[in-house]
Amino acid sequence: MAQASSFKSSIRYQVCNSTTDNDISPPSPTKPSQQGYSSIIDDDLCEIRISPTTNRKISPSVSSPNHHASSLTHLIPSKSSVPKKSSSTDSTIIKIPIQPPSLSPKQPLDSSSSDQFLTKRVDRISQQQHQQQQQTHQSSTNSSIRDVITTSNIRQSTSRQSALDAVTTKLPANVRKNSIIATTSPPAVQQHLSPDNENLFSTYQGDFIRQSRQLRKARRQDIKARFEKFDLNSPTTRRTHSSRRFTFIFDPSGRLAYWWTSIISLAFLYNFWIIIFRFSFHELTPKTFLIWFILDYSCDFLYLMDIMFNFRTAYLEEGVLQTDPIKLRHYYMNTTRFYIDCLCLMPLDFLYLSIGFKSVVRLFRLVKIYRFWTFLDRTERHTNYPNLFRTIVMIHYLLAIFHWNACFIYILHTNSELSFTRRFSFTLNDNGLDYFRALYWSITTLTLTQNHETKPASKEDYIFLSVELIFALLLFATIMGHVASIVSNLSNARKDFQAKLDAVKTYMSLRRVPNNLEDRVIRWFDYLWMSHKSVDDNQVLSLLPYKLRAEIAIHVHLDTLKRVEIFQNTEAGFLNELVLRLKPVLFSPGDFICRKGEVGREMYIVNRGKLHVMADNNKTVLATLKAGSYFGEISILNMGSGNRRTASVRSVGYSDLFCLSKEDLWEVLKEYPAVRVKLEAIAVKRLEKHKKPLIQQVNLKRSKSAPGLIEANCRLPFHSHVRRTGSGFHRLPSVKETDVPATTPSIVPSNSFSNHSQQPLSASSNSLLAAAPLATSISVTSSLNYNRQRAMNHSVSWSMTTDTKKTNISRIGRATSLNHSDIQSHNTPLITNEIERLKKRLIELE
Ligand SMILES: Nc1ncnc2c1ncn2[C@@H]1O[C@@H]2COP(=O)(O)O[C@H]2[C@H]1O
Repeated sequence: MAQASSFKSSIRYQVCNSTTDNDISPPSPTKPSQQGYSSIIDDDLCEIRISPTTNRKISPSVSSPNHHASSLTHLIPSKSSVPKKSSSTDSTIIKIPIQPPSLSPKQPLDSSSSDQFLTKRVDRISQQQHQQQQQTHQSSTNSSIRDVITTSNIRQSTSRQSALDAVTTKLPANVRKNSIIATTSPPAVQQHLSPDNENLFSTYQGDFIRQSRQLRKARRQDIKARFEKFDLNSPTTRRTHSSRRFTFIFDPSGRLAYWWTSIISLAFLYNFWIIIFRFSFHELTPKTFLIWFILDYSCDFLYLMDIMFNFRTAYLEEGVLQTDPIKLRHYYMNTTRFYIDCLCLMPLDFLYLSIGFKSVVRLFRLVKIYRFWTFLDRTERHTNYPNLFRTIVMIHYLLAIFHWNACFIYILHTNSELSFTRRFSFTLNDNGLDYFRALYWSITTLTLTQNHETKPASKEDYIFLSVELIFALLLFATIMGHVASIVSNLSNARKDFQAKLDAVKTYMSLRRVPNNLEDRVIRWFDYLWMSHKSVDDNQVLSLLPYKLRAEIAIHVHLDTLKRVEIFQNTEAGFLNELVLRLKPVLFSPGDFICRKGEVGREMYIVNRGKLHVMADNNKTVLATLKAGSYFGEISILNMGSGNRRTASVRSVGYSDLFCLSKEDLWEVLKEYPAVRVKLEAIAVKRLEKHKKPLIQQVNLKRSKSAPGLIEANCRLPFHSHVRRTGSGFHRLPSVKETDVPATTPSIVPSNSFSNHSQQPLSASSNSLLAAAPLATSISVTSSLNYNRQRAMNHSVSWSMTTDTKKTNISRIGRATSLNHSDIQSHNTPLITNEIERLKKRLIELE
């Protein structure tokens, strides 16, 4: 019994249908969650759910006050069947067909008779109970109940009541006792029911109401769902449709759709060539019957499949690809295509039965030509050889016209009185030869090359042949036009190029350009044609939107751009920003791309070729630039001698470069300061390399006293600036000349690095400047490792100019007002010392 208390099966059954819906008791205050059971009702089924619960009140199921003994018998249908049983994890649900043993479902039953009936049943239960009690084991209460229900007892029962009996007999004693009391006791007895049981009564009532409501709700939903089947826009319908059905949708612009169109086009071509041919020459005969039938109906099958395909082909609605199968079906059925496709498949072949094998009944199959045109259109757009494709299509049309014309002639020959056709020795039995004779006649007529055969004799002959000749003329003109356009398309690019070359040549001869220069120009054009096949790449792409152009440009030049140092490890947008600003330029062997001292207005990236950076003597090669290198940045970043070129660059062979204008570069660098730092760092290195001979003169090597110092050299920056390279924290801004009043006779004091305030130029510094007239500024490049805070690399550069002493001094005065706070932050006496030492050495040198 201890086990029984922990697993008290509460059994409840309920019968609900529309007749009992109104029989509702007031709702019970008991919460639904307190119930360990539930009853799910169908019109014909009684469902009993048995749930293992702890501390649960025993359900007084059968004898609920308002009901249910009566409604039970009242609703039981006449047929019995094997009860259904279902189970969940926590409960056992038994569905039992409802059927009174002897009463009609509609027959009303008063409560007393139902009570009597139930009382008898319960008596019987109590008799059986004694026998079965011993067999009932507490630990297997639930399973025993199931067994009993599913085997003998329930099967034998013919009504819901008997099923209940069977279940009840398997109940533990206390449960059954309570049930019996509840069932059989009169109201007086019921009054003595424990408060627990009263609660259960009310719970039961509430439960019943709830379930009635649920039932009504379920019915409403059921009705709605049935109607929704017909409502195509209902989301439920759509969901069920899409979940249930095979949802393979073709993308109209995809490859699959394309290949399918090509198959349909083949089917169309078969019909296009064969229907007329068979009609004129080779109608179906018992010999050829099978082969033609197979071919014909294979094509028809493909046509049919095409309709299915169209039902599943997505379409664009407001730019969005629609893939909902129901929408697709509606869309297709509302287009003319659908009707055309249906027309194509008109089963006129049945007319064979009455008019014999006349393939002309299949003529509607030719309406499918729209699919063939779609195929041609798409192929022409997609192929890389459009001119070849156009030529093939044109030849096909030409042959098709000859073929159809031959067929018509033969039909006329066999069916009309045209006398000239008699001149052909068509022998109707010699089919193969007949066709080729007719084809020959057709070709010669349509190409206006016939002489003797077509001489008209009768009025009909004249009319027919005049029409033929007019058609031939038109055809000839059309074909000629097509051929001309194809040929002209073939050489469009070349003609364009040639026209430009001709214009340049005319100009050079008019302006008396020397021959050798003219030769160089022509050779330049040759190389341009060989390497690019066009004069201006950008013009070709000008139709495309900006983003697409950028993507193409990146893709085309990716190999080169990947090698460019400044493009490596930069933000993604930087390349995009820059790539469309690059203009391809081509230089011939020996061309100077820039010369030292010129104003720099653009920088270059080497795409192909080899270039030399020349020293001042234009002989010594300072550096060799190859694909992926860039140059010309120093002057446009104003890092060398202002905006002047610091070196000359010469093309060794033909060089394919990208040119980037100063404005474009600055525009982009504004948004990408990190790239600017990178560019400037590399520029500083180049500048240092540039002035190496001078360093050697000065003989400044890595200082022992200042291990952070890399090198010092004399050079000629237009204005001084302090710059950090290396680990690259915030970049020290260059000081412009305009930042400092021209009259300021100050320079960064030797001790200014250690001081936190700007100080006037020391006397020694001024004297240095006075004594060193070529020094116009001091460029300090420092690489400061902020992570360590101490380790510092400072590259101190002295710059020299060829300017006059006076100018230089005043410039020094203006430009050497270094960004004081930045320098102060380094707080390193080492730098100060080093600079001082450098200055002294420079003075000595001077
Ligand atoms: N030593 C060098 N190595 C590589 N490139 C250099 C060197 N010196 C100068 N250049 C490049 O040659 C360019 C000449 O014009 P810019 O001064 O504008 O910029 C210069 C640098 O980009």
